[in-house]
Amino acid sequence: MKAYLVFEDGETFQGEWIGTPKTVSGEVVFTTGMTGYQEVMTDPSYAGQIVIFTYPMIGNYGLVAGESESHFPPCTGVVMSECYHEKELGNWLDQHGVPGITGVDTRAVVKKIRAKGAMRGQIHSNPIYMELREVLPDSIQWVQSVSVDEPVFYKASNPHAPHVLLIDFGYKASILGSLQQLGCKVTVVPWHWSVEEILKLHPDGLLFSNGPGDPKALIPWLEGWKSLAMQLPTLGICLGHQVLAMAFGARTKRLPFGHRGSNHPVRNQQTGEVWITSQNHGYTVCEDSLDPGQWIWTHIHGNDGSVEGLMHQIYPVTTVQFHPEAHPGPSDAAGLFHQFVEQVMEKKEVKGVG
Ligand SMILES: NC(=O)CC[C@H](N)C(=O)O
Repeated sequence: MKAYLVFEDGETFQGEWIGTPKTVSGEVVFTTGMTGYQEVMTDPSYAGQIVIFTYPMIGNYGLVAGESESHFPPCTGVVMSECYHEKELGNWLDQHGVPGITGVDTRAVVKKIRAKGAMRGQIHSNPIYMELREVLPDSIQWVQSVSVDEPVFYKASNPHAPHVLLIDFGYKASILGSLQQLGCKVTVVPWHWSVEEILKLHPDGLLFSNGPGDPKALIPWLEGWKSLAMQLPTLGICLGHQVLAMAFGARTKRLPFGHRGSNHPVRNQQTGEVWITSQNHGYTVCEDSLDPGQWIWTHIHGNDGSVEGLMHQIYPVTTVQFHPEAHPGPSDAAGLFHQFVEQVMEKKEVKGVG
């Protein structure tokens, strides 16, 4: 059955339906990883987006138990050149109501996005862009749709384990897993929790997660997050990086077509070391908005020179635009979790003495 990827400028690309044959709209983005389609499709940061895979064959190693980053595929739709094991992937997408298209000339689509910048599109059964009557969800609604509603507690076997609060804008399971592997007790809390609600749980450290949408939508909450980051060791990943940077005075802007893939080079500006990192973001912190009295600009993107990591001058706050938890992608940056947990342990010991 024919399906179309229709851009808001009217250009269309033809393919065949896969998953649930229903019309959806979203920002059309592309990811360049050669593997990791399952992790990408289940990454909550893709909520509201139609994801194009540049690797020509998707589905070739099936769906692997334990490799998903959330319980369902939160992306709005998927577009691929060829789908192998089409039944398995198609049925799974259909079970979760996610539409997709296969047999699309993905190279041509990506060339278009690279030339014209990110734009909205639809997956549709007709080659026309439909003006939708319903109001599409905004960034806050996307975050709300993938964040927990109630706190979720993950115990540790050691009763003296450090307690990390994971502020959930749509966290990837691998972030929780990275903290648990290092022996942390973790509580995942709703993104909008107040300072008082958070401090009541007596955390030793905070991790601000990745998540969908425009970080500017979260400006009303920055003051509270700043006061928390001034009190506790804090790590921010992707959206978490963006909101913490803004909380301490920086601005964010949209990238022309984003960084999404498993091989983005990032240079540590202090040591010169280069990591190959996993990335998925459309916004970035504006370099010229970084107050040198607040932030040390630690990591820079090797391709376009954009801000990839920050460390606060005074408080133990570290933030990265890339994904140290990988999944998909290399774990060059996994040491950041060790550093963070060390800071959290130090804080816990100091508290214990006091
Ligand atoms: N993975 C993320 O946290 C993405 C952050 C933000 N939604 C962006 O696209 O830039």
